[in-house]
Amino acid sequence: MKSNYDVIVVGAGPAGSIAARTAAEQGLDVLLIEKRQEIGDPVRCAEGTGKMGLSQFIEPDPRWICAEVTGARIFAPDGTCIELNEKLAGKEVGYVLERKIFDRAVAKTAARAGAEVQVKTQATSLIKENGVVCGIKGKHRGEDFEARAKVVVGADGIESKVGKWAGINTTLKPKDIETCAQFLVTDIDIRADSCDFYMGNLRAPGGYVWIFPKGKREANVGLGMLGSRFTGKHPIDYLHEFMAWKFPEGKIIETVVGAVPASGMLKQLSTSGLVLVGDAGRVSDPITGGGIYNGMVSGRIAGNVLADAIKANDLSVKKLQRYDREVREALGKQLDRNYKAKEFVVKAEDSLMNSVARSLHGVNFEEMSVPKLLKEIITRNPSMFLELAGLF
Ligand SMILES: Cc1cc2nc3c(=O)[nH]c(=O)nc-3n(C[C@H](O)[C@H](O)[C@H](O)COP(=O)(O)OP(=O)(O)OC[C@H]3O[C@@H](n4cnc5c(N)ncnc54)[C@H](O)[C@@H]3O)c2cc1C
Repeated sequence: MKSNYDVIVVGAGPAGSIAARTAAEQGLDVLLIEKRQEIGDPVRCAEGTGKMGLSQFIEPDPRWICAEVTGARIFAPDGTCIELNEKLAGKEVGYVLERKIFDRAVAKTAARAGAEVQVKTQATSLIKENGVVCGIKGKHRGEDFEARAKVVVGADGIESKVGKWAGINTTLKPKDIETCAQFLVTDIDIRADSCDFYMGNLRAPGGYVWIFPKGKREANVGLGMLGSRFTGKHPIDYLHEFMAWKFPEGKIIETVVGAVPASGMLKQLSTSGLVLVGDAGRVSDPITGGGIYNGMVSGRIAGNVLADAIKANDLSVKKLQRYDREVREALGKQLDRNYKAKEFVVKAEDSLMNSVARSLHGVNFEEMSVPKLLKEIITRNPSMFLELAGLF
């Protein structure tokens, strides 16, 4: 490992790898570090993502695609089902990935573009001079090291410390943290082309249960709950109850625990010598919890902005703030709307969810889209106009 780079990216998740790749593709000297010894493992994800979005970043590869899904089913507490089915519109919507392989494949594209990738390498603090971030200190395979860079990219996920070290307020309120538990369950009867969601305050207060197929008889079965709805009973307790009800015969072969930011993006994503991408910048979707695609979008913007700034030899705060503006332009509207939608859903009683679901039962949704769903809810439930109209 050298002691000087143009860019050091901390964290080799999808956001960090795309930031590193984009910067390296533009001729920058990039170091991508990952504290774990294997990129992508352990997985903390239900692994669902949209096809169209993903293909902007990487050629689909059967080695990391477990299932192709054509739609979703949302079950209200009383069992009423809303179906969203894009196959009707002639498209196939999404993938359920094998992230252990996917994350590694994305990191390989960064390496192929010329980035140096180092695993078992953890940033432990930042080097700052006159308030400007100019490198990192850390441990590389147990040994202390220091490396300098013109810009550091914090891509260190929900547990991000890099932003805090640089003086950015990254604190998440309990109401904006979705705490999750998930089992990989095998030998169960599922619909292998659908992502299913179960709502209800008895099942998952302030959240939902998901079933994402990973094969014909295998699925990620998980549950997320907002910190503000914590009752003393943990997500894993609710998940065991769901399993006993839905899949008493299921065999659990893996357990995942983790959290997703449900706050919407940070007000500040950059400072002198540093930008934050992916979950570190809280760009995951507050209502779906999806962070793979948004993380890669922010990583690509970061790579491009840093390449321009470094080539122009202008690393002023103003220059880096172009990153904040572009991420906000790309994702801000959707994140703001879905944050408001989350705040609404979190407070919804089971009786309201049931009546909304009944009002939508039988509607032919030909697109899996949150705005379409919200608009249809308003059309069919005019009494909710005032609460929901503000979301658009
Ligand atoms: C249970 C669960 C289910 C989810 N389901 C979905 C889903 O179905 N679809 C979806 O799109 N999103 C989902 N998400 C969210 C998704 O996993 C994240 O949004 C996504 O992984 C964020 O990517 P990232 O690159 O920002 O961060 P991460 O993927 O978290 O990567 C950050 C990396 O940084 C490394 N790191 C941390 N600190 C350091 C350090 N100091 N030095 C070096 N390396 C460091 C970590 O080891 C990690 O590899 C889910 C999350 C959870 C918890």
